[in-house]
Amino acid sequence: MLEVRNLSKHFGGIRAVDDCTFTVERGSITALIGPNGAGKTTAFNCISKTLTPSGGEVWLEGQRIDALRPHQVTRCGLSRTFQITRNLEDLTVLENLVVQSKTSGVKSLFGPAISQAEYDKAMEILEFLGITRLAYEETSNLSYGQKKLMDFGALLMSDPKIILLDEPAGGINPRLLVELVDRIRALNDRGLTVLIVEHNMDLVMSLSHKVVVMAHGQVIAEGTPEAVQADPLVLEAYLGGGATPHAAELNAEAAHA
Ligand SMILES: Nc1ncnc2c1ncn2[C@@H]1O[C@H](COP(=O)(O)OP(=O)(O)OP(=O)(O)O)[C@@H](O)[C@H]1O
Repeated sequence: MLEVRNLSKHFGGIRAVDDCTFTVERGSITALIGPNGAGKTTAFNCISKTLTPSGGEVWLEGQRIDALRPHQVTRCGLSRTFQITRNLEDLTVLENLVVQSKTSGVKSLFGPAISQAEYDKAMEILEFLGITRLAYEETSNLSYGQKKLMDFGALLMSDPKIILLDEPAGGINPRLLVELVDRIRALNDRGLTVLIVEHNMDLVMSLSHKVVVMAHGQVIAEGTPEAVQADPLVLEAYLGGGATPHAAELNAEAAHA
């Protein structure tokens, strides 16, 4: 569904992403992992066109998207979240969902405040996320985790075919995390394709069908969670080699990196 071909992004002499090639199969949950500074977020930014790649191609369902503008990429069916929540603190949760979908190019910024269709859709998404009670809450009153859930909801307003989640588990409490994971699985069951960058290895290994591992800007391994955990190159990248492979160790290392 998503094909990343020989993608590169250089910042001066730094090859943040260096000739990366990988695919995300339709209907899958694919995780992009790697130690700090591996180039995961830069790759995400290039795929969603938040950054312009230095080279390579990105294809979505047979259409080349790396020359498009970010809102055009969204229109093609690819939406993403960011590590740091991006919302308007003075607006309510409901308003944020609608405004964020407008600014992502789904609708004109100059239309009526909130149409009935937008209201219905936003409420449906909030219900799906289990946060209908927060619809009229000012965003500034939300916890960090609730803001992340709201961002997740905003992402769904554009009816994406594939979503890119940048560290969804980061900074949210375990109870909300369970809910978030449950919602990601439910969306995937409905056919939504998911690409996720995440440091929580237990989450990655339990949620993903496929894992792509980056280090130093390059893809060093790709396969099932089990295969990747047993790959010596992956252990080398995380641990400097020589340790027994399992998620808890990768997780502890990622937390300390
Ligand atoms: N705007 C930038 N200017 C210069 N260097 C950058 C820029 N953005 C990222 N880098 C560098 O590119 C490399 C890859 O960074 P990136 O944030 O993509 O890694 P990451 O795998 O997402 O790391 P983390 O897990 O810590 O978020 C790092 O060396 C980083 O310092």
